[in-house]
Amino acid sequence: VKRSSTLNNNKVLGYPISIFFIVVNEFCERFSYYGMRAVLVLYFKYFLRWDNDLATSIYHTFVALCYLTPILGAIIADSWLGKFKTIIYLSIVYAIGQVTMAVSAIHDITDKDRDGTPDNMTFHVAMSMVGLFLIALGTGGIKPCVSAFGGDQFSEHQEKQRRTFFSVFYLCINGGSLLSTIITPILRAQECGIYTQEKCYSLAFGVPAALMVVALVVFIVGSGMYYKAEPQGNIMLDVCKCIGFAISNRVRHRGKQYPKRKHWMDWAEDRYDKLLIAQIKMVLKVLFLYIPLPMFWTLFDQKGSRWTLQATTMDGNFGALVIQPDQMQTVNPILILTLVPIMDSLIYPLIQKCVNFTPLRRMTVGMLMAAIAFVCAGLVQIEIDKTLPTFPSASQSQFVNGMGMALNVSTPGVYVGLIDSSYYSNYSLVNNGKIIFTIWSDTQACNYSREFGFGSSYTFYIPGNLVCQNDITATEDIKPNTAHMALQIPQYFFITAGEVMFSVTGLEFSYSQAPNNMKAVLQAGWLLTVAIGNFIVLIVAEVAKIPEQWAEYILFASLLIVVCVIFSIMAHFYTYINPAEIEAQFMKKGDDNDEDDKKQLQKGMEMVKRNSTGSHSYDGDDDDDERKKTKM
Ligand SMILES: N[C@@H](Cc1ccccc1)C(=O)N[C@@H](Cc1ccccc1)C(=O)O
Repeated sequence: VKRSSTLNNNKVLGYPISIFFIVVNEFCERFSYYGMRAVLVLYFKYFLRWDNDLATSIYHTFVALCYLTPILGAIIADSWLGKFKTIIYLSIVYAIGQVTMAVSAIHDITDKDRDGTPDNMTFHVAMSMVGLFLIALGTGGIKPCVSAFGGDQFSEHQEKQRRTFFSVFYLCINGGSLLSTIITPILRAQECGIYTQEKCYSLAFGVPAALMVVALVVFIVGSGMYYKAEPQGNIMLDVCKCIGFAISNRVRHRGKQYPKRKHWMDWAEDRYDKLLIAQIKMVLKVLFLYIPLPMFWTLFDQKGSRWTLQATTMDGNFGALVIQPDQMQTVNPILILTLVPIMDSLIYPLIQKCVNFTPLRRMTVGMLMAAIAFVCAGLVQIEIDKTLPTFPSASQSQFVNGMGMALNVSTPGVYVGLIDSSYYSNYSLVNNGKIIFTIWSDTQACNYSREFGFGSSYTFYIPGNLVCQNDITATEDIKPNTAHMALQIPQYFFITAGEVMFSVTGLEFSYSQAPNNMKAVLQAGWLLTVAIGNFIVLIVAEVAKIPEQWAEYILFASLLIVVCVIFSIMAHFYTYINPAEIEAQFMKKGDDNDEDDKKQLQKGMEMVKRNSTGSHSYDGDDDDDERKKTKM
């Protein structure tokens, strides 16, 4: 009752005003996270001068850490500080981490000889590792708290509004990430510096840092309007002790003389509160259902790795727009922003008219969509393989110097080098499009221009009597990529449709099925499935070692289909519950006899089973909410 009275004072169109601050906070935080992540690998490679392998491993370790730390955040929130304070404190840690990253990328700090390169790389590496650790702690720590805190702002009978909130929340995540993945690469490409002008990683990290400070300020401004649930003690410890006792008690009473109990957790009844046991049963039911879920993320997260590499072997020329391989990822948030409203307002209601499209069914279809996306990726790969030579994979060129003197060749940003007489240069990597090379010797200089296609490779012969443009002959070693990047759009469409059905629904499902004091813990459990999914990518890629990329895509699709069948069977036996209703029944009845408790539990489960069919929807009317609450 305290909770709904808090909310009643601050509502617009049936929605608590407080959620405005929460979604703006999420927008800024995701801008900060995805913006920083977008340029991270390039920072490792070009600023810290790491090789590709080291850069990739540190990048994935960082991402995995970001999804492991939610457990820590959830424990701190649920058992100690509460969600509000946890978000504030960990956001401060997060902002400090982002600022540390921005400072670590200022090359002038250690550039004593002012040649544009840092002189004490250890300093920059150490600072960026500290920064990344703080960011992982902050972003992961607040992640389960912010979504659960948003859900807390709704009363039990505002299920419809809460579902809309989770959709809007997801839109804000993608709005923020879309903007930042476009903006930070542009910032990185700028040049800045005090002594020398270099690529501006400090600005590319500085803007996300500023956005994280904005996120924190916005969240604090909303402070007076939030419903802040009190932490309820060290619930994780209680849960572990209770489960431990149930198991040991069961083992101690193995003989036939001991009557069986309905559920193995009921063996904890001798020492523990029935409410706690009921809550643990709810959480375990959901956690059990989570077991197959990492496989979805295994496929989903390959957008950033395998699919981007696939795009490097394709043609990104869209007429007026030339798309770089790593920019294809922005298709995901763009599609999310389009698909979420269409799904919510059109597709789901239409499907609901024909079949009862429960959350778990949506998630199952989401998994199938991801599998279809990988079949599409496999087909695209077969198409690419038909046209793709084995070497090289990017636009490259070399020059052969036929002149009687040494020559220099360069183009803005790329110095091909000094080529001795009758000798050849190494291959150099250039951007696609029209490239103008300047060729000069001690006595003459001239320009030579040529169009480069994605993935093409050329050798240029510089004759003895160089007058330039018309004298140089070129041989095309490798033809430009012919498979167009637009071919990737179907796979992006299916994976994103899968994400909407799986991830948006799963986020809301995890919230709705968790008891009040364990909501953040279940959100953290949900994010743990993402971390495990990322580890599976590494394991499968390492163990399977499939030489053909298309076959690897089909293998992943097949694995997900198998997992999807298992999940649909598990989902079939899942009974939707309303934790608040079950908890309320326990609290009302106090220590009534066992049979009564079980009846109440059954009643709560049946009520929610009816509600989850969609035949009944909450109207979100406050007075009605109040009446229902008071009755309880
Ligand atoms: N669609 C993603 C955001 C994204 C943006 C640009 C490139 C890739 C991804 C999204 O909505 N992410 C959510 C949910 C999520 C998804 C995967 C793993 C964990 C969480 C987010 O909260 O970041």
